[in-house]
Amino acid sequence: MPRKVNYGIDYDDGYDDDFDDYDYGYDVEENVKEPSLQGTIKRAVWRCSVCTYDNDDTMSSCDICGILRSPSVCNGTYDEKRTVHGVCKVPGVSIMAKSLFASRPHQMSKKEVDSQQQNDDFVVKENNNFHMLGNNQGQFHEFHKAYSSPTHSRINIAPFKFDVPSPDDLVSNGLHSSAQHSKAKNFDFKSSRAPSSWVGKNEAVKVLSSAKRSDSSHDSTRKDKHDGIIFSKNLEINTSSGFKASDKSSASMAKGRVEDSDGRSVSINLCSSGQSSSSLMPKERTDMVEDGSSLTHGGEGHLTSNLKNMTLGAKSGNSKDIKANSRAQYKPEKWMLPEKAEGLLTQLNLAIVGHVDSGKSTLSGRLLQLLGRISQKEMHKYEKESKLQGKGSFAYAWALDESAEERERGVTMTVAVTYLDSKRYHVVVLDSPGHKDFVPNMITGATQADAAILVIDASIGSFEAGMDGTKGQTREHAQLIRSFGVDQIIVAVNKMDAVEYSKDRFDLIKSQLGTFLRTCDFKDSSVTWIPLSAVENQNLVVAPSDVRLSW
Ligand SMILES: Nc1nc2c(ncn2[C@@H]2O[C@H](COP(=O)(O)OP(=O)(O)OP(=O)(O)O)[C@@H](O)[C@H]2O)c(=O)[nH]1
Repeated sequence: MPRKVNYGIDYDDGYDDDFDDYDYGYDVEENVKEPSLQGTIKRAVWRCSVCTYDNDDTMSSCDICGILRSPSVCNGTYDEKRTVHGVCKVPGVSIMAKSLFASRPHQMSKKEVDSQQQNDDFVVKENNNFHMLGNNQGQFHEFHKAYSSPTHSRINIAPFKFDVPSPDDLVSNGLHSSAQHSKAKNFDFKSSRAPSSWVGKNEAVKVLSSAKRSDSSHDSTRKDKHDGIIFSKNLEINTSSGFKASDKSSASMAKGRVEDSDGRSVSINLCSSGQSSSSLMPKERTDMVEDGSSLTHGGEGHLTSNLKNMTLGAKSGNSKDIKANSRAQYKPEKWMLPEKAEGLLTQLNLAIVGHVDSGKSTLSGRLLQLLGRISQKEMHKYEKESKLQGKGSFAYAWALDESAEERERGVTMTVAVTYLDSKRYHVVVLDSPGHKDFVPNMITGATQADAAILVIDASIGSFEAGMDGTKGQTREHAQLIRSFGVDQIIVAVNKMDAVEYSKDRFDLIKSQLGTFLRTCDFKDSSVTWIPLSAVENQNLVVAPSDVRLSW
């Protein structure tokens, strides 16, 4: 892995003058000549938990990826500090890393977690009007479970600022102080990017604005056979196999800087702890949701309903069903509220993967909007700006694809991270790039995934392209996800509107892809199939309104 000797804090060097110091060999410590400045004194170092780079002890952030060094963390050796009984003891402090690991319950007592839930920035703000959004009718209320706090009902998302403690910092530090309490009432839904090397240190995190409405107009009372929804199948995650490749992949990613077509360096980094979040969770917390929605299509249903049934846990992790509950108006309900008694949040990393342009970002953005995570104002902004750039169809994707380059190219380049705190789960959504050039970045998310949504473009020719043996990322992503231990996936057959919601088309896709997934060692019972249209909002949060999808 790349090593470099550092001499002090250098926040804005932008790497240009750094790589000269690299030694890509593995015998650095033996062979690298310390600059005269160092003399013969062996300098103390701390290892970045994301890129594994050994930084000088004086560095407050990783000189490679810009990840902040937690003051409470890095005063010892990497191995000493990062794990406890194989569990990530100290989270990395990058936005990405913190997103993924900072609030893991094992890092704090139940009481602390419970307090955190009530105080941190990710809880719903009291007196908010989230319940007025009217979009929470659908089965994605399981997602809603992931959003609510006891006495708060409104989402209030403030822009991330680097000159104030980030929500991640608050989380990573455990309990919030009382002084932070008022601020902590805001429920922040964040969409962040993996570290600064991709987007610049000051662009690493982007915060989605609060949602004030959702455009879900479906009647929540409509509960037909689609009520099962995507997430309604019980999904269990075999944590024992979940992240076998994490360390390896992380290590490789640490040195994996790829260049896009414009020659832009794209780093690949994420937590190198190699720990599955699920593996970090107590077994007793492996059950995710409580009630169950019926499934249709033989394991198919709405996109939203299955998340609730995803379970983190050990091999024998409990899986409880979740009750689908459609409501015309959103109101946090008892089942949505954090369980004070238990007080533990289990993290569920959910990767959104699939062939390029299959609609991953659009689907993610649409869901965010439906769930009230994107305000009407923000959505209008996206629509307006995307239209101005002649990319109106990417309006929802812009919620995730936030960099100018991504928007200009209409391609996700990095893993966009959003996360939601639910009653029991800290759901981290990893919107992965689908373009083949960014597979390494996709791997970044895949290594951390506990479960995945494999998005398929149902359009004629597009599905086939994704299944192409050499060029198709559908196959590649499925294999990668599985190889990283994910054994439960939701197949979101998107763009059904483009094929007139043809059941025949869906069945064809299900048949062909299903056969392939079996070769990847996915069990049929662990795969949920959902026909949907992200753009037309069919079968996402509520039952489809289009009669053509009534089958
Ligand atoms: N007709 C139709 N088009 C869709 C649907 N979902 C997404 N699209 C379009 O598909 C295009 C690609 O959408 P994205 O969300 O950027 O796809 P992606 O998979 O995130 O793309 P990458 O991350 O770059 O691989 C956009 O023009 C979307 O408007 C859908 O349900 N129906």
